[in-house]
Amino acid sequence: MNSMVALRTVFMDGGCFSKVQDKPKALKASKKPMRVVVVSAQKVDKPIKVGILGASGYTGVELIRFIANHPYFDISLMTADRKAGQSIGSVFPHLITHNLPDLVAVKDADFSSVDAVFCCLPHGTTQEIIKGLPTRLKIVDLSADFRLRDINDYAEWYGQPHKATDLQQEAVYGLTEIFRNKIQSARLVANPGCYPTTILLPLVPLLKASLITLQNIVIVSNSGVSGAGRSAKEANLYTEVSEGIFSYGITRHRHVPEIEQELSDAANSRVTVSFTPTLMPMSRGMQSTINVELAPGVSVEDLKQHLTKFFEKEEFVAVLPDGQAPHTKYVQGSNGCHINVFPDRIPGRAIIISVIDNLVKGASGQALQNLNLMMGYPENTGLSCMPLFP
Ligand SMILES: NC(=O)C1=CN([C@@H]2O[C@H](COP(=O)(O)OP(=O)(O)OC[C@H]3O[C@@H](n4cnc5c(N)ncnc54)[C@H](OP(=O)(O)O)[C@@H]3O)[C@@H](O)[C@H]2O)C=CC1
Ligand SMILES: CC(=O)N[C@@H](CCC(=O)OP(=O)(O)O)C(=O)O
Repeated sequence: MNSMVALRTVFMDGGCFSKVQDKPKALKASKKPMRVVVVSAQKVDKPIKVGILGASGYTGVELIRFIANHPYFDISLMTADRKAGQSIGSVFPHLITHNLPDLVAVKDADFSSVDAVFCCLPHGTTQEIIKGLPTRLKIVDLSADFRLRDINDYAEWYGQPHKATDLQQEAVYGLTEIFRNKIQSARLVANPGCYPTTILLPLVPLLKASLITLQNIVIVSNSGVSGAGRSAKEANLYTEVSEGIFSYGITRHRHVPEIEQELSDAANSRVTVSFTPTLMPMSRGMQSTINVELAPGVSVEDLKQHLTKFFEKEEFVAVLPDGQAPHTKYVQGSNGCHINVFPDRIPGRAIIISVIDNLVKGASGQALQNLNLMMGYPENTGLSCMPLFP
């Protein structure tokens, strides 16, 4: 095996399986649609150097987990704020035996040998930090800072004017299955929020095909507590979130403009949604129940068939068999999104249910999928691990 590319892959092409030992070039050369499943990997001799800004948080540590098994990327820089100066093993004891750089403050970070960064910082802080980074870096930002194109929307929903409006205009929205062509050539990708990911994956294809109406989209979403990040907050104490559920941000959650922006683009017309997020007493996982009105002459079966066809070649998105309810347990720890469509008892309406792991497809997994594309690698590299079950 070529030592520069010590990776074994299994190609699934037209139902045949064959072992291949020469990748990205082989992949790029092929015109046929194929799924590639990485079955084992070791680092190439000169991996791409990746920095994780905010490595001491939940999305940061999830990136560490995936990049550890990534053949082409290596972590050379990790930052933190309060935890700057600490080793990764002291911040995350489960990583104590892993050889990783110590955490440094962003102001002390040396980007000279870094090729790409994941930015896992709180929104607001992020735009100022990204503004100061070398322009040669490829960046995937996991925060909300570059997702809204309209600067007025940003100011309205985030309560402050944007401080890097040029970058806001440059950023490509990173919903991979929909925008992979644009992502491939982007320098700055705005990774979608976790709630929007569950909602947009099923609704964008349906609106593009005019199979549902633009009005009367009612969404109730449920999130695991890790969606709120690792920093201590009274509202996220065990005593507050265990053995009970509550909704928050009702009619005013900051993901509303992000969801409406992308749905309106897909429909080529203004779409408004009713969106109610709810916090569930679980660590990870996200489920959205989306109630839609069928366009005239369209059946629930039409929605199901369209989504099945749309996602049939996707490794990470599955439309489930009829009647099977998507379950957060079946995507936990993986980059998967499971979707299903059900007839509502109200004639002319359908219920779509979609689940992801908020930390993976809703954040770090999708971010890695995007950086793979930006660097010219198969987008599933390092991401084909099975979900954790039970
Ligand atoms: N959690 C989730 O499911 C999802 C999160 N996101 C978004 O991704 C981003 C990261 O989220 P998450 O990992 O959950 O957040 P965490 O709160 O778990 O981690 C935040 C990280 O940013 C660092 N940090 C905080 N403030 C500053 C600052 N002023 N300057 C530099 N570094 C700072 C923290 O360092 P220290 O630990 O030292 O304080 C920590 O490393 C957020 O914008 C979030 O909204 C997006 C999708 C899903
Ligand atoms: C449970 C919880 O608190 N979730 C977060 C959303 C997490 C997320 O996706 O936030 P970003 O838009 O910043 O990426 C919230 O409701 O604000």
